[in-house]
Amino acid sequence: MAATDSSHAHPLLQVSDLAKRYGEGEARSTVFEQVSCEIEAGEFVAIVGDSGVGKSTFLNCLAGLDSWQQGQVLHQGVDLSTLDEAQRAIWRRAHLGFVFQAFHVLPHLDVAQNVALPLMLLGRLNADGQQRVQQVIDAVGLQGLDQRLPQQLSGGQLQRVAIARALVHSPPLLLADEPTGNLDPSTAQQIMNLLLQQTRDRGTALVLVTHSAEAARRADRVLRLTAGGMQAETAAP
Ligand SMILES: Nc1ncnc2c1ncn2[C@@H]1O[C@H](COP(=O)(O)OP(=O)(O)OP(=O)(O)O)[C@@H](O)[C@H]1O
Repeated sequence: MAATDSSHAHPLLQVSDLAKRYGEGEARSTVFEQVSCEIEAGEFVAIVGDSGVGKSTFLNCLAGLDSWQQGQVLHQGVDLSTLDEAQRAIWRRAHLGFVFQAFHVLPHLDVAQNVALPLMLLGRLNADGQQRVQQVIDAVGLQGLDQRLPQQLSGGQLQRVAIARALVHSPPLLLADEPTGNLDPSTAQQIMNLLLQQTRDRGTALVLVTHSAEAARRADRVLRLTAGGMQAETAAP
């Protein structure tokens, strides 16, 4: 019976034969090609690879923030290349959370306003939405700091704001690009713990780009991006 249930017909994310190139003719350079992978709902997958191999570019392709020259990115069966710019923006709002190394918290909005932003853009900032904002702020350990401006927060606190904002609308997928790269080792560990706990609690799939072997070790699977494709990394002995 389960095989006929359409909600299980597609993986959460399916990437087939993706290629990213810059330039034309003689000047053409390939960042990566023949990249394929699947991510299931609720999975935590770490993506590792040499510096400059295109990990951030790949993550941006998954979010439909960057374009590609060949292949497909399907989210629950929806082919991102069939959506125009405006449709992608609307799709992104509903289906994704994104956390960056440089936090990307809006400087003129306070903590609660930053966290509320996705719900506001989705037209869901009603009484339930406001309550949800408060719950998420508490869940990431920022209780009492709702009205602080970003300039009054530490790096670790700023990343907590970014995580709360990425999860407030309960997206099925969270993309994180080196989210602990700007933090000291002890804060980085706290933020990784928080990211994992919050995504696991909600059944959110997490795709994490990282240079940290320690962070990658905690993933369900580790994938290595190379210029010629994506390979499953086997666990160290
Ligand atoms: N406009 C462009 N023209 C040509 N090449 C470009 C352009 N923009 C980016 N690149 C190249 O794309 C590659 C991928 O960059 P990206 O930042 O995605 O790599 P990364 O694996 O995330 O690197 P890091 O681990 O150092 O953050 C780089 O080698 C970069 O030089």
